[in-house]
Amino acid sequence: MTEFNWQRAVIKVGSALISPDGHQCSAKYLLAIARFITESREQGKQVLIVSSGSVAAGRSAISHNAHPSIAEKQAMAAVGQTQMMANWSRFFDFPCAQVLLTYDDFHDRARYLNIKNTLRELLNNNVLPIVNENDTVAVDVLKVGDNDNLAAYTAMVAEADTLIICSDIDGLYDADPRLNPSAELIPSVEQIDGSIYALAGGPGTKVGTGGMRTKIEAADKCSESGIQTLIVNGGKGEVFDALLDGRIPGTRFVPTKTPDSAKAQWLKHTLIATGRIDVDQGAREALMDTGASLLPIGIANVEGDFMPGEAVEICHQGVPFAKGVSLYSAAELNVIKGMHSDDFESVMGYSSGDAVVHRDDLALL
Ligand SMILES: Nc1ncnc2c1ncn2[C@@H]1O[C@H](COP(=O)(O)OP(=O)(O)O)[C@@H](O)[C@H]1O
Ligand SMILES: N[C@@H](CCC(=O)OP(=O)(O)O)C(=O)O
Repeated sequence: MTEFNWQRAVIKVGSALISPDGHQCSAKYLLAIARFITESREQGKQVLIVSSGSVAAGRSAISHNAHPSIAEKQAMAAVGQTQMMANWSRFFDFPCAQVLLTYDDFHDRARYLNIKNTLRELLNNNVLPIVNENDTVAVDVLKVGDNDNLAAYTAMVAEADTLIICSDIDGLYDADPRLNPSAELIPSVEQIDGSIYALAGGPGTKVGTGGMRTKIEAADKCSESGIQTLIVNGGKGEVFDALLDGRIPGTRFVPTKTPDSAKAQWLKHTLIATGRIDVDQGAREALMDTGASLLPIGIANVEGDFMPGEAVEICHQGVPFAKGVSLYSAAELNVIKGMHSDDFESVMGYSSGDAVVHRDDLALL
């Protein structure tokens, strides 16, 4: 069995585990998951939860027929979300944070940056982020559509190395086990192609939405970003004992890249630089030799008309040596360049943090 190594994980918990009876929150399956999270944190690892269950939890509060409308489901989610958060919170002695996101939040540069910065702050402060789709504002065309894909986007923005999808089934089988009792579990998937997608059927319960297909889509996205994905049975306590023991009890999707190489590739080749920042010799050395973030004090000159979240080339005497994501606009940098981080808040009236380009968002060329 492959050894399970990880440092930062997103744990996705499906509706079937939050609300096994389909109309209220239950603690039944969450205790083992919560214990896994607490013990992992005690070992110095970082965890985020992506939790479904708000629609199921709020179901009995909203009148509906057999097929609730979108508005009815959105109203159920609004009721159920607080119950779902309260249900999780009682398992932890540390604070939990509610984070509600939609698909378009991940595709808007400024919002993406804010999500990333918020999650980073929460993790730095040992708070447990609990993410769900913001069902009130999600509309069909913009909807992530299911929390499996939401969990993949969350893993990417949080720079997790692992996504653990907890479902009501042991992992990916070579056929839908509810329809085919002789289906066999696939312990490891090296390459996600059409033949893997062809194995997936729809959801197993009336509260689940995506079935196996959306789990494979999530694994596909993560794999490309260097993130390993596990599908495990979150309804079995022994699964979490195995994970704590460094064993993988379900299906593991092997990433096709390392997170560092995926990120470096994204920064160097995918992002298009829309501006240039020229830095002094001291800043160049700090970035090249000590792995520091770029601070405004080292900036000599700014070219271009970029906004926060856009990529910039970082140069010394006109020669590019790094590329990264600027947390400030060109206009802001023209005001704060050369200043101590302590001073620019008084000049601008606000601060988006000390770093202009955070080390995590910077690649040396
Ligand atoms: N090839 C397959 N392997 C395993 N499960 C499958 C497969 N195809 C379809 N399924 C179904 O997917 C279900 C899990 O998805 P879903 O009901 O959406 O759960 P969740 O609430 O955990 O997201 C399983 O219960 C199973 O019936
Ligand atoms: N935002 C919805 C997510 C529904 C959903 O994706 O459910 P699941 O397939 O069980 O993960 C909710 O909280 O009910």
